[in-house]
Amino acid sequence: MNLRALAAKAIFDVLEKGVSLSVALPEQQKHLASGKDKALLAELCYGVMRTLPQIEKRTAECLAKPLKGKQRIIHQLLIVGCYQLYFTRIPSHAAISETAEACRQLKFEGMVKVVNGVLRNIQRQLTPLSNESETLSYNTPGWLIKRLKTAYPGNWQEIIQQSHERPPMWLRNNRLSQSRDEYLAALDKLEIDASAGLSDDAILLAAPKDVATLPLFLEGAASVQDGAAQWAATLLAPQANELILDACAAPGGKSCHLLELEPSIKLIAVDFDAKRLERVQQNLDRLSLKAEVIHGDAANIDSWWQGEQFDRILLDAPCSATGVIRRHPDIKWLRKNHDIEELAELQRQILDHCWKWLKPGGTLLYATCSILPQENRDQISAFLARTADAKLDTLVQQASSQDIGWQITPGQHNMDGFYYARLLKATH
Ligand SMILES: C[S@@+](CC[C@H](N)C(=O)[O-])C[C@H]1O[C@@H](n2cnc3c(N)ncnc32)[C@H](O)[C@@H]1O
Repeated sequence: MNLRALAAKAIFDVLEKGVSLSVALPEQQKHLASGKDKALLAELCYGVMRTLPQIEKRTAECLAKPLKGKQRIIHQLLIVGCYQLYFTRIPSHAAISETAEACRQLKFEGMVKVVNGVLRNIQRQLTPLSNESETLSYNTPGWLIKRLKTAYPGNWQEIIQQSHERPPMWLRNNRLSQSRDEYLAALDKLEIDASAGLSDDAILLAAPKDVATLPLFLEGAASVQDGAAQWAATLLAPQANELILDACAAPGGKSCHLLELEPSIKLIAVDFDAKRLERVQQNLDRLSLKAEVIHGDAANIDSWWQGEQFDRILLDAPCSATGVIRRHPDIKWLRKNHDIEELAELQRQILDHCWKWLKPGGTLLYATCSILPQENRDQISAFLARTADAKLDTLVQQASSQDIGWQITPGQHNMDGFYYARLLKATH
């Protein structure tokens, strides 16, 4: 099927059905044979998600009346067309004719003229895109702008701008296979430009690469993981032979890193989502690592665990993912304002319950890929206020010792937005 038609279908699934782009896109990529076409399809879908309000507004200006009901797919197709004209180097005649052909293939023969007409109109007048409201000028929903302004009065615009940059590709060197310096040397030999990141195993690639072209990737010499996410295992600091719970483990990136750091630990990797849990096992297998993988609820550990309390717990909590919008721009449209309070309540329940399962003297690392204080700083300060045997361990990475935890904002040291708080349980 025509690539623009596939793009319209993937975007339809995200915007009309609430499916995440990381699920909707591969479904459509299956229909394409070449890597180049798959990459173009991804570029169109990601680009539309980044710039949605502006291109929807521009398209609406050229349409006599909004497309509703069954015709919504043609609405999505038109915004794919508009995105090509404004943001890609695809020659406009090719963008228009391919998009019109997609309309035919989507079985809307009667609308080919409309698609042609709207896109020709846009092409004739590539007027500056509207910035008459904040949502339009920042291509971000108003509720999120409002929350960011409150949380980051001095740098909210920079955070939004960073959330629209194309993210770099990070690798995690598998220290059980070779040292980071050895892996950097192997990359250099293949003329792959890379540098060491701040945490011990992190490697930043100068440009994204197909993993199959990386040295011994398929054999487990390295994994793809953002630099910020790589701090989790380091900050939890697993020690020999400890019993450790990864309470929200899927797809397993941090579980694997914990085992690479300390292979003698007994790791229990749990997740609520059975489908995502399959990926934990796949990741463990690729790296030849062993963990007990359990399908269970981190807010009800008693129902699946009869063993002793844990020495350390990693709680990488379900969150708004507002720190990773640069990787998943569809988050801007899938998340709703009221989700934040609902997520904060879920995080509170999981945190309180996991705490009961931590040994006296144990360590719990709370992590999110959110940049909103309700899920991070406020969550942890409320926890500390209600939990007598909990103490916050100051992290050297924090900007100030007065901060509650370590908030990383998107783009800081090239990393995703992330939050960490290390909590210590009293020994009595
Ligand atoms: C941020 S992701 C975890 C990423 C993972 N730690 C990694 O590094 O690959 C959050 C996970 O929490 C899981 N989750 C949500 N609610 C849960 C619950 N009540 N119990 C266990 N897992 C839960 C989700 O299915 C999701 O996989």
